[in-house]
Parts: sequence; structure tokens; C-alpha cells
Amino acid sequence: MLLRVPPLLLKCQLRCQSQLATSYLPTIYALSTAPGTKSAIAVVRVSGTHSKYIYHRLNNSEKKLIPRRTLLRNLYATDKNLLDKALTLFFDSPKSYTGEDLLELHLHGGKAVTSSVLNAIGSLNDRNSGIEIRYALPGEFTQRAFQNGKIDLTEVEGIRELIDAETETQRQCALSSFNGMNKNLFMFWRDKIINNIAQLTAIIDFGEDTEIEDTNNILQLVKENMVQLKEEINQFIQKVEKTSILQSGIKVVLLGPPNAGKSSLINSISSDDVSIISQTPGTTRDAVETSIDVNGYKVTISDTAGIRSHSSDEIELLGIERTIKKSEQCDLCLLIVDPSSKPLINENLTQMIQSMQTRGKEFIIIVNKQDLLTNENHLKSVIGSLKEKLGDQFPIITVSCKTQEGIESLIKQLTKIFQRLSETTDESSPIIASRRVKEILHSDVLYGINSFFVTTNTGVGDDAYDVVMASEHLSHAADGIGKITGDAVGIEEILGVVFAKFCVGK
Ligand SMILES: Nc1nc2c(ncn2[C@@H]2O[C@H](COP(=O)(O)OP(=O)(O)OP(=O)(O)O)[C@@H](O)[C@H]2O)c(=O)[nH]1
Repeated sequence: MLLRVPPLLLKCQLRCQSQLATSYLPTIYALSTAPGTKSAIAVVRVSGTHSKYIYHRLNNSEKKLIPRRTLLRNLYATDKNLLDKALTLFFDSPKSYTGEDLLELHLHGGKAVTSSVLNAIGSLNDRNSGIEIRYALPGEFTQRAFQNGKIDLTEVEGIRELIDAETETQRQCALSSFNGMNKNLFMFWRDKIINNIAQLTAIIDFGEDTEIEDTNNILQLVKENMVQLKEEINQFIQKVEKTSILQSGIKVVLLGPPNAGKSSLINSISSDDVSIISQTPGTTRDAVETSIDVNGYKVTISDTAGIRSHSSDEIELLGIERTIKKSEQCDLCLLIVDPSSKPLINENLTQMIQSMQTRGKEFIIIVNKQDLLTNENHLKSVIGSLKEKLGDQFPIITVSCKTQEGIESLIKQLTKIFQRLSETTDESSPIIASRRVKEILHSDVLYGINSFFVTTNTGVGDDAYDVVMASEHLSHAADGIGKITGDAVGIEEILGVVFAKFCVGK
């Protein structure tokens, strides 16, 4: 019987040190700091074989360029006009971010300065002399780093997440990809699969000379290893899904009658005024969504309308319905009341809260304007009537947005809930993985492992063809991991997805 040997699993990454994968490409340049703004410093990045040439032409000198040393240099246009006095920094290939010769120009951050230097670099493009220089495409510096084997795709995604991180927890999440933690885990999984394929290959190659019992033992061991691996991958996906709430923001619905202090509360619990990330005003009857940073967590608060008045007109009822829908998707509800208003909460609000109660949502009642409470008995009677209306299963916290009393303990309580919702309380750091990674884990890696189980469970252990099939399925799983890190064939199709979200200069 002719036995089929499993395909070669890993594309060997033969990267010749002297010949970079990108050496045939034009030299690229771009402004790497924020465009269109005035700043003290602006950094222009140049990468490629003509980086040194650009340096010498701008510097109007042939003086030797010392790598990794900051040098203060005059930069000139081609007509010898002085453009700027800049700090220059050169990294020689392959010891640079992109792997190519890389030049950084730290300019004065005025718009005219940066555009004159960018123009001067662009004017050095001379295709007829073989000097190809062009403005970089979005993400192209990082793409070259990847093509030259400096980073893998999970690290590329980590860099993108790190740049996009708005809060402390998002920054921590991004680090898991950026510092290669995810990559190491993926490589560990791939090694595990390959080792098990090797076991199956032994059955295929030597099965006929081996005792049936030994063959079955090997197959059993491989199965056990794959059960364990599947469990690990599922746990990873579960954790990623839990922590994805940190990226999208924890959804909080803020309820309360007019003037209870909803806006004041949003300002009070934000880490500082600057931490209000964005504000999207809706129509008068819609919820207003504000993303804020609460103790390092991105929180998206919907300040709901619809319950602003006591009326029961049609539009009002529609508003209530919408608010109920919104609260169905939220992670936490906050009800804020003003102890000096009568009644404490109107009928519409009571109806809404009761409907949320039945959905088992996390709920906190905040009694604001503590400074207006006349005495201890006043507070007791407010709390008493809240419990009478809403039951006593919700925590009640008293604060004053005016004096900031109680705000710290409210933030502590909120942080505990956020930790619980995102599972960031345990010892290990939060992790993120892109949608692309999650999809490949499901569609290739877990699919391959599951198909392996189907084959080995339906087939008979000593049937060599079944073992070949089983091995093919595991190869598919290993190839999936190669797709995740960027070591697989057909990588071009996924490069577009990974680099699409980058901006120019990155
Ligand atoms: N004394 C006192 N006044 C407060 C406190 N918090 C808010 N206020 C005042 O209450 C009024 C309403 O506050 P907002 O934060 O605008 O209330 P709101 O619920 O957002 O109001 P609407 O969006 O119009 O329903 C303002 O005049 C605030 O200065 C507090 O803790 N103590």
C-alpha cells in the first residue's frame, strides 16, 4: 500500500541577511507625527535604500553618517535654501524598525517647515537615475518591518492597538500583542500540533511494522493532546471576548429625572476633564452617548432622554421604549436621584427600572446632592422611599457632585464592577486579539482540530488512510496559526486586512 506523507507544514522563512525582502522597493518618506497641527517637534521618517542619499542631499554634505547618533544638522532645499535646523537620527539596515536604512528628521513642528522638508525629499525622486523615492502609503513602514521579518502579524496588530489605545486598560491589552506574548502562545500551539503530526506520521510510515496496540496508544495520546489544546484555545477565545469590552467600552445607561445631576456626575467620575473622549449628541428625544475614562476603563455612558418629562405622549413613550432597548444591551445601569425633588422618581422612570429589574441588570442607585440633605433623618427617609418603590436589592450610594463627597467610593465601586465584567482582576494581564485572529482560530485552527476528532472517532485506529486524513486536518490547524502570525502561504490576501487601519507614517 502506498502511504501518503503529510504536506510540508511550515513555510521556511529563508531570509538572506544581505538581501532584504524590500530592497527592490522605492524609498518611502512621511510625516510620522500628527499631520496638520502646530507642535514643538515633528518627525519625518525615511526608509529604504536611498535614506543615506537623502540625508546627504538635505544636509548638503558628504560627511560620514554615524548610525544611532543624534546629530544637529542644517537641512537645505535643492536650491541650497536653508529649510530648518533639525536633529537627525540614522539607523542602518538591518538594525532598524523597518529592517531597511531608516532616517528620522526631528524638525521644528510648524506646518511650513514640515511641508518644505517633505517637498525637498520628494524632489529628490529621479527614476531615470534609479533613485525612486515616494510618499509612504498608510502603514507602509510597519508593512516593511513585517516583510523584512522584524515583527509578525500579531505584533503589527499590537502596534495598531497601542496607537489607538485611549485608556490605561486598553494600553495594557495592546501590550499583550505588541510585546509578543500572543505570538509566543501561538508558536507554542503550532509546535504542539506539529509534534503531534510527527507522531501520526510515524504511524503512517511505520504502521504496518508496528503492533496494533502501539499504534492505538499513539493515536490515543495525540487525541488527548488535541483535547487539551482545544480547551486552551477555547479558554483564550473566551478571555479575549471578555476583555474585548475594554476596547469597545463598558456600556452604562444613566437614568434620572431632569436636573438630578446626570451631566455633573459624568464629569465627576471622569478621570479628569480632558478624559471625556467624545460626545455624540442625539436628537432631543434620543440618548446622548459620552465616552469617558473612569479609572483607566473606557466607559460609554448613554444619558437617556425619553424619561425626561412626566408626560405620556406618544413620542415620550417611544423614547421610553428606546431607552429600555438600550438598557437591554448595557452592562450597567445607574439611576441618579435628587433628594430635594418631589416625587423622587416619576412614574415613567419607575416603570423602566422595574422592567430592567426583571432582566437582571447590574444596577446602582446614586443619591446626588448630598450637600442639600438637611440631616441624617432626611437621608433615611429618601433611602426608605427608594427601597419602597424599587425594592432593596440594589446598592444605594450617596454623593455630591458639587462637593465631590462620596465620588471616590462610587468610582471604587464602579471599578470593581468593571473588573468583574472584563475579568481583569486575576493575575494574568488582559489580552486582545483582532477579529481576524479570532476568525482564523475558529475557521482554521479549531476547525482543523474538530475535523481531526471526527476522522479519528469514525475511523478505525489501524486504518492508515484515516491517519493520513487526521494528519491533514491537523496540518490545516497548524497552517491556520501560520496565517495568524503571517508565516503562511497566501499571506498577501490578509496583509490588506491588517494594514488597512494604519495611517500614513506608521
Ligand atoms: N447642590 C448641588 N447641586 C448640584 C449637584 N449636582 C448637580 N447640581 C446642580 O444641579 C443642576 C442640574 O445639574 P445637571 O448636571 O445639569 O443635571 P442633569 O440631570 O444633567 O440635567 P438635565 O440633563 O437637564 O436633565 C445644576 O445647576 C447643577 O449645578 C450637587 O451635588 N449639589
